[in-house]
Amino acid sequence: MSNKHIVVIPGDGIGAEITAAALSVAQAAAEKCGCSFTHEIKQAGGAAIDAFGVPLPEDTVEACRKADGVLLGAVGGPKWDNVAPELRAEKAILGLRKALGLYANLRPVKAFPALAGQSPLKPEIVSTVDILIVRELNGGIYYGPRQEATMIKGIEQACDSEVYSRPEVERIVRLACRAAISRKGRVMSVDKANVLATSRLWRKVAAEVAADYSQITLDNMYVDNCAMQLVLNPGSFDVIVTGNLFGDILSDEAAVLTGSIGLLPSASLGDGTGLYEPIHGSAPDIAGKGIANPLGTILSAAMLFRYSLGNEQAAVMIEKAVDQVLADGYRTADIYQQGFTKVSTEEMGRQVIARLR
Ligand SMILES: NC(=O)C1=CN([C@@H]2O[C@H](COP(=O)(O)OP(=O)(O)OC[C@H]3O[C@@H](n4cnc5c(N)ncnc54)[C@H](O)[C@@H]3O)[C@@H](O)[C@H]2O)C=CC1
Ligand SMILES: CC(C)CC(=O)C(=O)O
Ligand SMILES: [Mg+2]
Repeated sequence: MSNKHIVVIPGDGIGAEITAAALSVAQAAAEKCGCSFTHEIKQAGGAAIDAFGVPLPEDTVEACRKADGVLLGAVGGPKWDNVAPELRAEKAILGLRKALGLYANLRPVKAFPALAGQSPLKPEIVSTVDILIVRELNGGIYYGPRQEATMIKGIEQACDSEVYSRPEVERIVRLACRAAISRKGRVMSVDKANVLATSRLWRKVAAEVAADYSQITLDNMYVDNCAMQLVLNPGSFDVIVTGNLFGDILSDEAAVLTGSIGLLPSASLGDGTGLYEPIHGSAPDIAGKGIANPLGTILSAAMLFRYSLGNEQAAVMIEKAVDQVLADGYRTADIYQQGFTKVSTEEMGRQVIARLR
């Protein structure tokens, strides 16, 4: 792993705190593996609105295109909620995903053995959680034609549209099928095909794609049932493949099974630079207090090593250190219970580094 270069985008809210912790862990892991990478910090989201007047400066996009990988905190927050829709901080993340062609968002949801007792579910159910959510990230309702609220015949109306094309569905389902081969071989395609035309296309294309893979089985489930089954019987899922909106919502729900949304990482992949970010947002309610859980971002850095920097050794080293830090009883506020050691964001990063081996 020589001459690798990454862009770090702290973003807004807790972004600066969690990316600082994750970057320190990544640098320490690289050093332990006898390698290194360079990095540069770029702005996006509210921070970029404040500095440059736009949520996603071209300079940031260009730097990301040239880099081997991008580590991102999160963007957005109430400070920027009342700007014009095209200038919203969240446009930065949507724009970056589009600009980098990041059509696949991998969100692994795996139980942490040390936290089994802290989930709202029974420990014996939590221990069965090992799901890979494969969320389509470049299409669907987040990118369809939109009409902001306007008066039509005296009534205020707004409109968002969901569009999916065959190639968009094909490539994401193919990726999910390939991922399932090295897991338990089960793909659950989640849609709302009883109502939505896009879902009916999705279901048809998914069946055709899956027919190319004799090693996997494909089943379909409506998203409302899936939301329930995730809580009732999470162990029944292996790979879930779904559209942009459903994947966004289901993964926040699934995060709770493991103990906290602050724990879950993600990799956004396409044909160019990969982007790595925790699944949560900028958590303005706890920003600047030093209490955010950095483990989702630290585990995103592990995925950065795995998928973009070609360093599986560093990825596994980080993942093991995170398991160990939890086993040793260290907890940020979101997962703290009496009898454990409460630590700050920064201290959690330091404790992970101390366990890299
Ligand atoms: N990828 C991105 O940049 C995303 C940005 N957002 C933006 O973030 C802002 C806040 O959105 P919310 O709906 O409040 O979602 P959120 O995920 O930021 O927060 C939801 C709840 O989870 C908690 N939480 C989140 N991350 C945590 C962590 N690492 N440690 C401990 N607790 C954590 C928060 O304190 C809050 O109570 C909005 O502007 C939203 O648009 C939301 C999701 C993703
Ligand atoms: C701006 C949103 C689409 C970000 C989000 O909630 C996510 O990707 O999880
Ligand atoms: Mg989300």
